Amino acid sequence: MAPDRKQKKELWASQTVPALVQRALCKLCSPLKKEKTQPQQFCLSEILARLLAVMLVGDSGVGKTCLLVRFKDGAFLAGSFISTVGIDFRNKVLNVDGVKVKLQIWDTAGQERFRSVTHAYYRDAHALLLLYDVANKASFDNIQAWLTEIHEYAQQDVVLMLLGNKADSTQDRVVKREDGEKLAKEYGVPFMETSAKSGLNVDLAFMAIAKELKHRSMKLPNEPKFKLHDYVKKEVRGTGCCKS
Ligand SMILES: Nc1nc2c(ncn2[C@@H]2O[C@H](COP(=O)(O)OP(=O)(O)OP(=O)(O)O)[C@@H](O)[C@H]2O)c(=O)[nH]1
Repeated sequence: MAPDRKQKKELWASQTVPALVQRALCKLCSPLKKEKTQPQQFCLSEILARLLAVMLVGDSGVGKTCLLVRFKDGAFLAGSFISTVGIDFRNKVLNVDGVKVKLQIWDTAGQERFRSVTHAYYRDAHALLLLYDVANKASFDNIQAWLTEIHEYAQQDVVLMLLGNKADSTQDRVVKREDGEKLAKEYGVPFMETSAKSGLNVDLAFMAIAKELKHRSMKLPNEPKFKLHDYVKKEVRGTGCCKS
């Protein structure tokens, strides 16, 4: 039996605000849903509800955990270096142009002995942040090997960005920003230098990823196409300043 007016009113009042908002949004974007073409395309209400997985990868010691802690808690983990064992997760909700995007960030272990663990996670990642350390040439030279691994295990349309971390290390720097830019250009991926220590470009890196995932997913009619490369180029800050 269909609920009468009073029952409908009670049902309405008993629901949480997010549930109501989600249902309204679902109605709005149901025509979009019908036109699903890509695996990563889903409707606005699903973006509000669903966790988008961002995976941090790169050699051990490049600063993956520190980057995540800086982004999540706004702090820097100085002092003794404790290597990640296997994989660790942190969630953070970002407001992307009025839409809440929930990121689940996977901090992987860079050590070789955990490689089989990280391989298992690539397939479910929506985005990858690939890090090297500007004060460690080997970590930069290994980027090519990481990219080979990414192509082997990750989804073909995964959002990928290259980050040269520890940009604050002026004295110890061995990889020039231009070299990072050149490598990124060669592989067609957006690039920026970051510093978990100073906060340089940390929020920007995650925001850029979140924006790309949101735009890819929604594909609203009449909305201009989001260009990740252009956005990064416009917003990125150099090492001369310490704004996050
Ligand atoms: N100067 C400087 N040091 C950093 C920065 N980020 C991390 N570090 C230092 O680098 C060391 C390694 O950082 P982690 O974040 O633990 O490195 P990781 O990539 O997570 O390492 P694994 O867990 O082994 O894969 C720590 O001693 C940090 O304090 C940075 O932006 N600048």
